[in-house]
Amino acid sequence: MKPNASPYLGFDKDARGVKSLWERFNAGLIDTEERRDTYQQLLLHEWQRCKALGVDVAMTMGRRLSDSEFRLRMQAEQLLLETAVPIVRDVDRFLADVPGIMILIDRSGCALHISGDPRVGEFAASRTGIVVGSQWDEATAGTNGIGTALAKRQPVHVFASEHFCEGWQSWSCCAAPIFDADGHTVLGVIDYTTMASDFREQALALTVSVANSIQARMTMHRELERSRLVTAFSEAARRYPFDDMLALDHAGRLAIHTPSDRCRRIAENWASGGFEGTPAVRETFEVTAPNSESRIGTLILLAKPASYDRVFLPSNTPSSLRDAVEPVKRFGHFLTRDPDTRRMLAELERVAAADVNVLIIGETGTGKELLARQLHASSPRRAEPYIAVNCGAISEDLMESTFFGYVRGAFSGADPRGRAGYFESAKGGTLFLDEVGELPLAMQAAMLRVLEDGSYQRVGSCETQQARCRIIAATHRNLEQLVAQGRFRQDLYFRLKIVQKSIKPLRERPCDLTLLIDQFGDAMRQKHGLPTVQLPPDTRAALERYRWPGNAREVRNVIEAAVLCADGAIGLECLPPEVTRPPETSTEPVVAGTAGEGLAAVRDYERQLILGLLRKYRKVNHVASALGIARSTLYRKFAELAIDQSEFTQAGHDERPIARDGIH
Ligand SMILES: Nc1ncnc2c1ncn2[C@@H]1O[C@H](COP(=O)(O)OP(=O)(O)OP(=O)(O)O)[C@@H](O)[C@H]1O
Repeated sequence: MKPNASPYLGFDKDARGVKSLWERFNAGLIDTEERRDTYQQLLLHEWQRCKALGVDVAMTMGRRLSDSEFRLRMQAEQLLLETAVPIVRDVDRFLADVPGIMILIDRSGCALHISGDPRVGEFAASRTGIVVGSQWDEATAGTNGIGTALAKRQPVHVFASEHFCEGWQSWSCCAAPIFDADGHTVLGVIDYTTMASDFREQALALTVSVANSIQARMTMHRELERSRLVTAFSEAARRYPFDDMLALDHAGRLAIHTPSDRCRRIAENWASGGFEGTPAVRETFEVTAPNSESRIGTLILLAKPASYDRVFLPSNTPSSLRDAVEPVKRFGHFLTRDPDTRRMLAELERVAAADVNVLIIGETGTGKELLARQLHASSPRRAEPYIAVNCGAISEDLMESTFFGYVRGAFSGADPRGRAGYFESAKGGTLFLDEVGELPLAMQAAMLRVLEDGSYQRVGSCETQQARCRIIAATHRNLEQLVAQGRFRQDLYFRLKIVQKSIKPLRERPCDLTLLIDQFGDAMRQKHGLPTVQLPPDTRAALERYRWPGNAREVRNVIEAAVLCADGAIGLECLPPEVTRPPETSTEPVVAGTAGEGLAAVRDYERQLILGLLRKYRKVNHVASALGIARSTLYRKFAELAIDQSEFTQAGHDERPIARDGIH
């Protein structure tokens, strides 16, 4: 491997070194202290991911779809086949003497068409099961040209022992993704496979060039499709002259709409996903290509705009346009409509059962702990303890004893009976290390030892204990940057991120905002036993316009306070000033706010909310019950937010703060 070359694209592959790395990886002999170059780290990361996905390293034959499944794939990908196969055949004529095969794969990783040298084709089919209808995505077949190009969305060259499964290691696979006209959506992959000994340096360039040609021709087809969609839309508009109608293209993007105010508003908000109410769908029509089943798009006829004032009532919700194009995905209590986040949840669902460490990255309030809990609840350890620890909240002196426990007499001031640490308490279950980026370096070294072989000692004892818990870690920090600055151990980082997932902040998935507003509105209404609370359009619009630096947690807090303040309907006065401030005068940064800014905004809002309730009720008990929290928690909030409650409460009432020890 050339220094600094991209590990996916290089040709000088260190085949022998990789084979030895692969063997040590599979024998569980990888030494985390060993220095490795980026290429080796990347391969290890790839293989760890495949292991976490449960891919069988000893697999020798590709998985084949049933005939009916394959028929459905072929039907769905007719346009891709019609476009790509003639191009592939053209290229084939120039490769007559080259011992290799060219494979066209769909977006799911299924081989649709294979051409090239028939001897290589037969050999590949009998030795590895590379036949039409076989499945090569990474979750099925591990690191391989096709699956890795799909997963990485870039051209790749996977050579010999770089393959995760030993069965594919005599082969060399160059593959390039085919993108749709939007330059983003992956439609499929072109792969050129040879025996490793027959590999030619031009193979990767060849796949990129074939993929580009297919892409260019697909773009022309899309133009044609668009004009067919416009024709279908005009015909439907003649049949329904008094109705509002939208046309979505094959990928669910809004392509055309009736020139009414309502449709214009929907179109303006379509890209950002912020709707003023959710228009109800009356009917949908599929538009297909002539003489084929290939779907060009969908026409959506909207119901008459009778009443769009949404209420916080989940029942009787009409089938919504949104649901038609962006279904809601749930992972426990975590909800999303965002396509990337839906994909992430589906991956987490699969990873939940595998006993591997998971690292969750995301700004404050994005739902990291919610996902960690659900990973535990979906794992075979669900009946065992789940222990969540905020690493940033433990003082450095007490770190070791808190995590590993101590024996009696270990240090002055300790519990005379000794105490179990978090690793012991989480035995058999899951230990959630929240804010793992805050661990001091000394503790990182101790933590690494436990993650490597499970062994640790209680403070003051020489007896070795075995940790038997799964680790899920989370942080809002950029750990790679901390590693580069020497503030976080790289070996620990690699141990933690066997599977790593990032949660997008709410501002990058605006379609989730409406969902969360309704979800929290309903939950808070039920929590406080309130009847229906209406959300007028101007209040909803203000909520949807705001950038939410504190993410889902901030939405929940604002909605809770608003539901409590509402008198039948949530007026704008029930929202905090920064939410109702017009966007042009907003002090909120337009792009990403940092987690620190987010926290400051949340704290500021919490302070305003508590002050408002103190003014209203003048009794700590009442404020605590209005917020649905314990009195002790409220006293802690007073201290944290520098609120002097005595200014508001009358003397003589039972408003004495409870002893500090009682605060939790
Ligand atoms: N997608 C979601 N769907 C429903 N509720 C959510 C979602 N995301 C977050 N929440 C809710 O938002 C609140 C904050 O979530 P959580 O505590 O998991 O965030 P976090 O990222 O762990 O925050 P921190 O970094 O501050 O620890 C919780 O009440 C959680 O239930």
